[in-house]
Amino acid sequence: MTPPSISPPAITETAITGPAIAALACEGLSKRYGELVAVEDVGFAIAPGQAYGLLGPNGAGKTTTISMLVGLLRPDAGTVTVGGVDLAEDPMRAKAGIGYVPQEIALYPELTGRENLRFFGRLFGLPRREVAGRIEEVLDLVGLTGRADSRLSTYSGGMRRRINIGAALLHRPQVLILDEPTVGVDPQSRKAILDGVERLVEEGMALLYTSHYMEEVERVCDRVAIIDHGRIIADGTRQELISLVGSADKVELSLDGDVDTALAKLRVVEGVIEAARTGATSIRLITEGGRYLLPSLITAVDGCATVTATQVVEPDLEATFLHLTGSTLRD
Ligand SMILES: Nc1ncnc2c1ncn2[C@@H]1O[C@H](COP(=O)(O)OP(=O)(O)OP(=O)(O)O)[C@@H](O)[C@H]1O
Repeated sequence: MTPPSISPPAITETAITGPAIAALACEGLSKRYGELVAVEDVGFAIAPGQAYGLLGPNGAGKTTTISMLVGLLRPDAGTVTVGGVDLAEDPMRAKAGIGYVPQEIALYPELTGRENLRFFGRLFGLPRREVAGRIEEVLDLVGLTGRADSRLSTYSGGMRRRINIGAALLHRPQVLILDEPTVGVDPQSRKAILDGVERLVEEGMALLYTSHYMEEVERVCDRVAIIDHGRIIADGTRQELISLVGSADKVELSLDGDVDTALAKLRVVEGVIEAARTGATSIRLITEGGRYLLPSLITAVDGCATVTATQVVEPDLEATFLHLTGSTLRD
């Protein structure tokens, strides 16, 4: 299938400053495992303060893509740059700009949250006098200041995940990469993670966020790439992606009066594509225009029926995903 070409440049150029340097960019990334094409020709750029979502079902190639971005896996083809620094040419400097939170990370259960962070701070080579202050900042960001001196063994899975995120932020990376950060975490931790991530992006951090939870990607990300069978099949803002499904909205009307006559009148209203009775007092319409058409619909049935309730169902990312891939995300 030819990917829909709806991608405006990911980074806006301004006449005064020129093109912004992407915090993270990749081009032509590809990886095969024998016959299996795990990732093919993946490319995108994330500007500072931009949140980019990689949305795809299990096995789509998200983790393989991330492993190449963070230098854990060598691509068969393609390039990665972090703040303009080529990962293959200068891996140390490029990796210093990345904060990566994998799905699993080894933490020390007998140490407290703060002690675990101190361990990672030293591991990253942070100057000793900076570590303590930085730890307080990241504890605050992930909402664990009050529990910082409890042992990890007393933390929930979600609280451990928050320590992972804190550890990835200690060295002030340009881009934070989160691989399914809310899988298996409790609602309180999920909220703390999403709130913290939004705050970071507002402060100018670039974010790469992978998930198969549509609602999280819709909430957190400015741009979304839909990845399936290793390829980005569409990329754009939420609205651009949704428009791929077409602008047809479903409108449900409840009516009081002569429903058959109302149906005949509704069928000829401009913008109505399809209309059908769905019950004794209800009609479903497929329309171009959705809620903006409601006044015309109400006027059209005037004289034979009264509209007692309306509901407009607009397409969302879930519908887009289904439209593009033929499967639901949780397949
Ligand atoms: N080391 C490997 N050897 C062989 N095949 C692999 C290897 N790693 C991944 N794959 C395959 O590559 C494809 C992409 O896997 P990947 O883990 O990147 O997907 P994903 O989108 O991250 O899914 P998940 O959310 O399940 O991790 C899958 O078909 C997977 O089975």
